[in-house]
Amino acid sequence: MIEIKHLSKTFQMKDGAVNALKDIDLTIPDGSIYGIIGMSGAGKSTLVRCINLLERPTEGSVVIDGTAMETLSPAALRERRRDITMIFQQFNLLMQRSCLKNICFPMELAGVKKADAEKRARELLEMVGLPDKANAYPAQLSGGQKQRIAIARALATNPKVLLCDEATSALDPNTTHAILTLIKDINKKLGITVVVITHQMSVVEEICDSVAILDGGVVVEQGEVREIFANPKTAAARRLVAPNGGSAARDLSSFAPDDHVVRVTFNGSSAAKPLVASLAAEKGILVSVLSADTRDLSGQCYGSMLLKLPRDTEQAKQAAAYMRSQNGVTVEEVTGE
Ligand SMILES: Nc1ncnc2c1ncn2[C@@H]1O[C@H](COP(=O)(O)OP(=O)(O)OP(=O)(O)O)[C@@H](O)[C@H]1O
Repeated sequence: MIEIKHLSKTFQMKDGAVNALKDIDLTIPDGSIYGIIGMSGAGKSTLVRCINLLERPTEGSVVIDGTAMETLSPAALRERRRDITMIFQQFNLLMQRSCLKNICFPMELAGVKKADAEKRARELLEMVGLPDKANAYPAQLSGGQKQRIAIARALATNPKVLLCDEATSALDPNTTHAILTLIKDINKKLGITVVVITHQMSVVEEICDSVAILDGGVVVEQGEVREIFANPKTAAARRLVAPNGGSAARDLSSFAPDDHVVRVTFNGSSAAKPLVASLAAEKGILVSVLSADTRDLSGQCYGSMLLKLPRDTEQAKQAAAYMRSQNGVTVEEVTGE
């Protein structure tokens, strides 16, 4: 278990102090996939670097399996870091070494015999789906393949924790999906705790069990992904869950005063029953979708839509009543009435 206790990090700069992290309290359970999400500058990288003490906290403590990391001697810390490995957005592979030798590198540092290291490296190449790339060099690989090699290297020392710092941010959506699937498989198969640092809600959505939202160096919300999606309490969470939410509302002045425009919020309604289509099929009422920012999370729908209802008041009322009667749906009139 990783316990981050009252952790603060201040960088002293010539022109003043930067408070990158302020009084962070987080508990990351063993075997979980835990997301830490925030906008650029929120403090994500600083936090992840504090977890493995690449950065020393100014205050507070990082306790991993009962050991306060900041109390370890440099030698003990080096030893401990083999349990907490990391992958990065830019892969950080050694370009002059083959893939096999890249994966062997941390084992060399740990004093593992060459033959044993190579055997393990080949097993890891198999695990990440690149058994034929042992002798290839990083420059000969695609981004997704480079990240697979980086994952194999990170697993070489049998870590307990894998820290992923924007590990898929340089990859296209399909490759991102493939890498996230691999990380999820590794988490399941090996029971490794995974900490995912990202600015993309879609990444959290796809693999994380729990998430902490970081904003301005402070954890503003934390909990199960599903709960945060269902009920984002802070502006920072709402920005991440529905980045376009409300943007269409700013254009409302362009509608006629008798237009009926409603904001429909989905709070865990069934994604299997598309609302606009079922309104048309069951009631014969057609509405226009002005904007939509919804997500399907394990078959449940979250987010909001801006809908223009028919001009006919009776039909508009019927449409609103129909939508209100659905589970997990709230309807709010934004013009008309
Ligand atoms: N070594 C450093 N020296 C001074 N200030 C720093 C240092 N590292 C980070 N900061 C500052 O701390 C704050 C948080 O930065 P950090 O890189 O952790 O954010 P982030 O959420 O990872 O952002 P991004 O997604 O853009 O990488 C920023 O204001 C940044 O300028």
